[in-house]
Amino acid sequence: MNQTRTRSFANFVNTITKTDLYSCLALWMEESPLATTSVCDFESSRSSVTCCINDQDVKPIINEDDTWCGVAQENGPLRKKLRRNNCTIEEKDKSKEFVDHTTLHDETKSAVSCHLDNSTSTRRQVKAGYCEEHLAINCTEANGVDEEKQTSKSCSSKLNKIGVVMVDSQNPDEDDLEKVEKLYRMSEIGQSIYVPNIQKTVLSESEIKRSPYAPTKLSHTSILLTLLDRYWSEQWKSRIVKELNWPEFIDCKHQVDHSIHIMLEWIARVTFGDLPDSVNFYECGERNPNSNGASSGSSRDIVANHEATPIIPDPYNPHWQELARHMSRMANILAQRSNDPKRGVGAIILQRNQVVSACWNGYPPKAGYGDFPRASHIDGPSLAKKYAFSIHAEQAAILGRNVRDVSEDSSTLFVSKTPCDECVPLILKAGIKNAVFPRDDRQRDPACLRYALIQRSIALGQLNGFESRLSIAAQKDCQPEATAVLRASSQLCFNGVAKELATDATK
Ligand SMILES: O=c1ccn([C@H]2C[C@H](O)[C@@H](COP(=O)(O)O)O2)c(=O)[nH]1
Repeated sequence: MNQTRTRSFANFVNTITKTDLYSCLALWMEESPLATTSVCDFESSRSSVTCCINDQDVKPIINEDDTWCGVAQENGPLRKKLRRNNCTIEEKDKSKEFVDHTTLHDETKSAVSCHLDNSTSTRRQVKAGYCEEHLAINCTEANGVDEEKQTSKSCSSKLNKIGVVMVDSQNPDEDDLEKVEKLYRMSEIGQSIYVPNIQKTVLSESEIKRSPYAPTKLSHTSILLTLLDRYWSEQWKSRIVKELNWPEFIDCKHQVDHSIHIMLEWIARVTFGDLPDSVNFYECGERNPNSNGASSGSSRDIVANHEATPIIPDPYNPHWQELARHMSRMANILAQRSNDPKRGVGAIILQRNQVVSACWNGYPPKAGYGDFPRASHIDGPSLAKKYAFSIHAEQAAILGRNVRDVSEDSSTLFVSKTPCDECVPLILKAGIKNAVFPRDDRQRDPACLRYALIQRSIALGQLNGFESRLSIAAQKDCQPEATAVLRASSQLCFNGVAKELATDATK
């Protein structure tokens, strides 16, 4: 590719909007292995996944079973909307544990927790609070209990009601509280309907920031059909007008149809297309037996979805493999929002089965437009700015986490790129115990970032590391670049995985 072409990408690459990104994340969390079984079993749906989104505009968002927690002005719009929507508002005693989550600086605001009215819809509580507005998509109908107990994937909860719930960060200020109010005004409770609007250019340019493991032949078609079937069925379309009280849908059906297709295609590409099912996760490094650092992920028979039992990373546990694929794909989704036109990186911190942070690499909040050129590799002087001013995905995730302590045994960073030498000390300092990443052993320009520390930290037992790799059989479908990376990594990889891969290859 010639230089002019690359530079023009650097200048004009289109990025998914934040609202669309959140919509996609909301949907993606519905697919979470931590969410699916609980969704189908109403009684156990209280073990819902807790999620947050953290970035410059939106403060952490958390959903706890069917309870929403947040801060609302005494007679503010949120309270009114909650009342209008039959939510029972329960005042929380500020001195009690709730304050741990929600620090209240302003006496006119108080903590509330709201039980959604389940009598009208048993499905109104939702798992993932990512979306600012309603999505006009839904899953297959789940009217009766029997139907709800169908296979786990076919009865996901209704996405047309996506709750946005805020739990304050640990250093909130007035601005935060205002943002939360704003968020609520735009939320489900505001009764708005959001139609995603991912541009076709965003869809095609999603390729540019793809993971180095992306196979050339995209294998996302079947997942696209599955997503369409699950969230955008003919049956649901016929009910939209009534269920969403949206008469205008008739007139814009074609357009909405198109938008939803593009959104689902984008999700399918970025998730399954870039990280196919043939990717597995392998533990790296022999741990120093004398180390008293990171603990071993040895809880092999841990069952997913059990709220009280956090899943500890363990490559031998198929539930964890599934979870790791899910979270890594979610990191790929986040990476697409990066400011870096060539290298999107997404990072998630999961602790106790809860996403406590989710971010991407980019320029700092309040960066003046043009101060930080969206440089590409070949952009000469601006490249210096790219490295000097980018906040890495891991750094953003650590800074923006919504819990202070991320040092529990289950704390896991899922990142879509090998953590660099700038990030590793921060990961260690934050106390994160596990890191899951794709190995990337390409030779680099010495002026660029370095990637030596992660392996050292793993070898020293300071961190448990888990690398994602395509199976040998799947490598033949990879891009040449990715194949080279994989070959290199299988030669270099730790603790016998190379042998295992070599055995696979000879079969
Ligand atoms: O651990 C890391 C390493 C890098 N990043 C970000 C920072 C830059 O935007 C790009 C650099 O990647 P290149 O492959 O050198 O272009 O990736 C990160 O977020 N985390």
